[in-house]
Formats: sequence, structure tokens, C-alpha cells
Amino acid sequence: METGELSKAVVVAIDGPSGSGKSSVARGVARALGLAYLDTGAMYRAATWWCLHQDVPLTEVDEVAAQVEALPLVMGTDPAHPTVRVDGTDVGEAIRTTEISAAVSAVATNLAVRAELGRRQRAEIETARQTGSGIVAEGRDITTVVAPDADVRVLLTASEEARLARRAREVHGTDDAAAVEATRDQVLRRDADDSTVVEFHVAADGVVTVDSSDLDLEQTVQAVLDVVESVVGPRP
Ligand SMILES: Nc1ncnc2c1ncn2[C@@H]1O[C@H](COP(=O)(O)OP(=O)(O)O)[C@@H](O)[C@H]1O
Ligand SMILES: Nc1ccn([C@H]2C[C@H](O)[C@@H](COP(=O)(O)OP(=O)(O)O)O2)c(=O)n1
Repeated sequence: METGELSKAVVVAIDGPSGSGKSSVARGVARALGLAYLDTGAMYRAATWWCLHQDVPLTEVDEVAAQVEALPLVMGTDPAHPTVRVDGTDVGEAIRTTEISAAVSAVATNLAVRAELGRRQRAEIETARQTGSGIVAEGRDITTVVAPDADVRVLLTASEEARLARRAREVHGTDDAAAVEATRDQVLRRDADDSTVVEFHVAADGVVTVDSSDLDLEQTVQAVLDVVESVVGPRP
């Protein structure tokens, strides 16, 4: 076993709102600990991409559910190179467009879709447990619905201001007033829509809150590593 790897198949669950840093922090934690990494938001984005690709109106709840049940999705869980493939096509970039970001809540609030993707997420996590690789899974309902039995459960938060500024820098390369305004729908409206079906603003019992508002990325990764260590013990 390489230095930094944990001695057992640890499951770390991280939830939080858009721009709280889930994806980058979860990847950093997975890399530091030698664990696999599952971006469950990417699965909802891939489902949205697939439905639009098949010309299915997202308001057609049953048709969307049927498409997602048959979704030929393969998630690559290496935190150094996470991949998302649909029917053999690498959709890693296509699922991050503004079009998908604006549309994804319509799919994520479809309860039959949540049941199907939740089932697939549990299967990925169970495989990581069985094979001994361990995993960091992040999203909106991992600590509460998908893996409430995870060894470590973290709610990653950040102020609205910090989240808008981060997304503006990421998408527009600046966090000036116009860029923040242009990002508002993608972050706040989407979180409000998503909140109608999952709770990711308040930590459930046993879930540790990490507030990243005043931390940089490296400090936030370290804060989550500290939580992992406090629960499963120091790395060998
Ligand atoms: N603690 C942090 N401090 C500053 N920037 C951060 C922090 N965490 C994440 N970021 C940056 O903010 C942006 C959004 O992070 P991301 O991981 O995509 O968040 P989420 O998955 O929660 O939407 C990225 O550009 C990322 O590098
Ligand atoms: N476990 C999850 C993960 C994501 N979602 C939804 C919520 C979001 O609108 C979309 C996309 O999630 P993603 O984590 O990629 O979004 P952000 O990077 O936080 O902006 O999927 C969900 O409902 N449940």
C-alpha cells in the first residue's frame, strides 16, 4: 500500500449547494487518500444531455424516466481523470454547457429518475466497498439518501456571495458585477429548484458541516481530510 492510502475501503459522502466546491474538494480528497471518485451531479447532467439528444421534452416525465432507465452511462471514477461516457461518447465537456446547467433541474426533480440514478450510485459505492478501493461520492443527497451509512459524511457549505463569485470566475474568468449577475440563474435558481426534492442546505444528524467561505481550495481539502481522519483514524 502506498503512503496516503487508507487501510480499509472507506466511503466518504459529500453534499452541498452549487459552487460550494464539492467536485474539486471531493477529487482532492480522493486523490490524497487513493480513493475512487464519483460525481453524481455529472450523472444527472448526462441524463439531461441524453434526453435532449433524443429530442425528448424534459416536461414529459414518464418518457424522461424511461430514457434514463435505459441510459447507457459509464462513469470513470479515477479522480485524476474522471470520465463520463454515454453510449460510448465522451460527454465530459458537453454536459457542462450553460444549456445543460439551465435544464438539469427538470431532470433532477423527476422522482423516477432519482430512483434510477440513486440505484446506480449505490451500486458504484457498493462495488468500491467490495473491491476495497473505497470512494468519495459527492452530490446533493449522498449523505442522506444514497449512502446514509457512509463512514464519513460531510456537508460542504459556502456563503451565497462566495459561491456566485467562484462560479463567475470559473465560467466568465472574472467575478465583476456583470459576471456574478450572469451566473445567478445557474447557481441560485437551480439550487432553489433542486431544493424542492432534496435537502442540501442543512446537515442531517451525524453529518459534519465544513464551511469553505473563507478557505481556499487547498485549505478546504485539508479540512475534509481532517474530518476523515477524526472518524477513521490517521493514515498509516
Ligand atoms: N474553497 C474554495 N475556495 C476557492 N475556490 C474554490 C473553492 N472550492 C472550489 N473552488 C472553485 O470554485 C469553482 C466551483 O467549484 P466546484 O468544485 O465545481 O463546486 P460544486 O461542485 O460544489 O459546484 C471551481 O472553479 C473551483 O476551483
Ligand atoms: N446527488 C445529486 C447530484 C446532483 N443533483 C442535481 C442538482 C444539480 O442541479 C445537477 C447537477 O449537479 P452538479 O453537482 O453538477 O452541479 P454543480 O456543479 O453543483 O453546479 O444535478 C441532484 O439532484 N442530486
